[in-house]
Amino acid sequence: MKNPILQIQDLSIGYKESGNETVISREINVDFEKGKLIAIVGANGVGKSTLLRTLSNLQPVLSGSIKIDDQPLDLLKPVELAAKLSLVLTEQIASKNLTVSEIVGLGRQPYTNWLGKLSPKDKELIEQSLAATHTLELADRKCHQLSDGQFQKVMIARALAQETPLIILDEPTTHLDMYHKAYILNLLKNLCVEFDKTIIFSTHEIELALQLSDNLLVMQSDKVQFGTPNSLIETGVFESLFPNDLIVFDKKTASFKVKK
Ligand SMILES: Nc1ncnc2c1ncn2[C@@H]1O[C@H](COP(=O)(O)OP(=O)(O)OP(=O)(O)O)[C@@H](O)[C@H]1O
Repeated sequence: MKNPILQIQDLSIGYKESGNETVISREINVDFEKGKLIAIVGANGVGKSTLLRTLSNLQPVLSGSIKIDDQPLDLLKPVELAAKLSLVLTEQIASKNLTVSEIVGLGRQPYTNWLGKLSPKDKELIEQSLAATHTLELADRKCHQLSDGQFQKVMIARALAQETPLIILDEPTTHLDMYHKAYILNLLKNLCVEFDKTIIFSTHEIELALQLSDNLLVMQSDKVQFGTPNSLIETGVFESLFPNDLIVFDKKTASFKVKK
């Protein structure tokens, strides 16, 4: 691959508690290219969040290695990591009393001094991030006054303001209606193209991910497959993703249908 931003080798992910190791997924080998939108899909509980948390260094690898921009993830200092990777988690709602521009300003934290004073350049970047996510008119609103869709755009603006080559989002379309699910994923796609970002997100919106993302990482209990939407559809992986008593995958339309 010509331009990998993230390189994952022989990765095992899971949990270690009082000496007991629970492996959730193993033998993950994949490189993520710059400027691509990458969806992580798979059934409930298969390990999508565990993988994203591991890639973000929020939990340790069980074995294997992760390199970000050619550097081992676990050797980066927090401030170095914050300049490479920004993270949007669904439960990240602690500071909802702040205004939208204050929240987006938090994205500048890795670059400001300990007083957190914003320079003119920081302010310009905040404005650019609001503009890129179509949230400029929300700038002075408190975050608790926003709809879920508006708040999600603001969290993406914060990640943009952090100016990292890599953005990771855990289920960014949860709680959104059909239009706004497509809107957010389309926005992410545009940001990849416009700003050469690599954006990795987990989702249950497989049909939208097949239409909008460049690559998918499909997680199953016994294996993980990576590829373009079309190459993965050809492998038949979506037919085996869920029990087939109720829904079936239709290759022609790249969509799931309820069995009648
Ligand atoms: N802190 C933890 N300690 C031990 N096991 C955990 C912990 N957190 C999650 N798990 C287990 O790890 C597995 C993967 O969970 P994870 O949340 O990564 O799945 P997911 O694919 O994101 O699921 P969903 O689609 O439902 O959000 C599950 O079996 C879950 O019970």
